[in-house]
Amino acid sequence: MSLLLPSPSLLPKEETNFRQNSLIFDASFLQNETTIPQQFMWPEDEKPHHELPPPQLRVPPIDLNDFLTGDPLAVRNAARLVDAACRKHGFFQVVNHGIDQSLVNEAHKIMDRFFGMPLLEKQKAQRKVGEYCGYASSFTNRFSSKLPWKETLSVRYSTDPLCSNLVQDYFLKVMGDDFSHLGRICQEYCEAMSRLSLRIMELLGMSLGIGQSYFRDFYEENDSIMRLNYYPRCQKPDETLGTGPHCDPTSLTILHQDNVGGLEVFVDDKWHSIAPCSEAFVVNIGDTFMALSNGLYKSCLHRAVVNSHTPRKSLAFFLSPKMDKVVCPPKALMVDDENNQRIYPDFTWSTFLEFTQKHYRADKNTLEAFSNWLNNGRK
Ligand SMILES: C=C1C[C@]23C[C@@]1(O)CC[C@H]2[C@]1(C)CCC[C@@](C)(C(=O)O)[C@H]1[C@@H]3C(=O)O
Ligand SMILES: O=C(O)CCC(=O)C(=O)O
Ligand SMILES: [Fe+2]
Repeated sequence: MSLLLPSPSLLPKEETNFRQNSLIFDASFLQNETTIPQQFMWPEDEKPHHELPPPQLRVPPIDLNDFLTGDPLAVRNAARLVDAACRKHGFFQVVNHGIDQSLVNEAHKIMDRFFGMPLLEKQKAQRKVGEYCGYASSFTNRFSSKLPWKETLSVRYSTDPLCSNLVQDYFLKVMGDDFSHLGRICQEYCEAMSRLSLRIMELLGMSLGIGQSYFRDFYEENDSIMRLNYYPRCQKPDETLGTGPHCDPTSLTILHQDNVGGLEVFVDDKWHSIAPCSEAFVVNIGDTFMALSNGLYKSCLHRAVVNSHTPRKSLAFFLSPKMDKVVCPPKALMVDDENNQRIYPDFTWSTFLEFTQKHYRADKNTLEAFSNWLNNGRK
């Protein structure tokens, strides 16, 4: 029985790895084969072969409760830790964040339920080519090589009052009434993450020395993405990747990983793991915030590896500004000792999102490629 069915290409072929043939990825079948299809095998220099387990990246745990008490010493300390981490690699963790642990647990439960369903059921929410919401099994309909060993379910969240139940309505529309619980949990989770992002934005404003409200106000209205990542067991974990090396094109990512482990970050020329911690969220700076901070805070290369024994789940909230808001650093961050340097051109999230969905597969160079594309008249 073959699960790899060719179908005609719909996407432009600017990138060789954009879709030429469509495959069907059903992990419940594939993970019991002795090998994996070659489309999942990554090139030698990107394969995750570790002779030894990678060293752990020590990401500072920031106590948000301490920060919120407003105690000057606690605020200064949190801002200092965040500043050092963001100038170097852009990764830190938040603890005592005020998010109800039972909401996080519920979100993990609905992931188990959703990804445990038969492929045909999940495909009711099938993500369409060129769109960023819905279910994608390994992006088989989007790319033709370096396929990630994962399934994802993504949904748009917006603070626009006209979209007050966007997340829940999406699931009701595509999956039907049986999924109203899943929809409600995802809606609540996004609302909680949007609030948490604004608190983190206050912290980033302080650490960059431009005051507590600047970035909070910038992202108060946001158009973000929630993504559920499910990484099935893989019989050849050294040949493939769950999520390939990339920097997030979005502004800020808040990630909750289960206790399996698999998130890795490229720092000081080597891959480091970030150990799971159920009470913490891993936070990282994305390309859009890197541009907004005029390159001061880094959006760092990361990936997710898979393993042969335990499926893994992670829950990502990708904060993004309103679609048409111009991303331009505040004046205070453009003044350099010698001159006023701008590193990236002005852009909107809507253009950047389109770039990653239609023209460029997000990787380590997305922001640079996007800047060149803009500077060259979008060619
Ligand atoms: C805007 C986005 C594109 C990706 C999802 C996201 O919401 C933020 C990160 C991007 C991604 C995860 C980076 C790695 C490659 C990618 C194709 C993936 O493996 O999921 C990216 C997402 C995408 O759908 O293009
Ligand atoms: O699953 C993970 O740990 C990371 C996923 C990721 O980097 C992403 O979805 O952008
Ligand atoms: Fe990422």
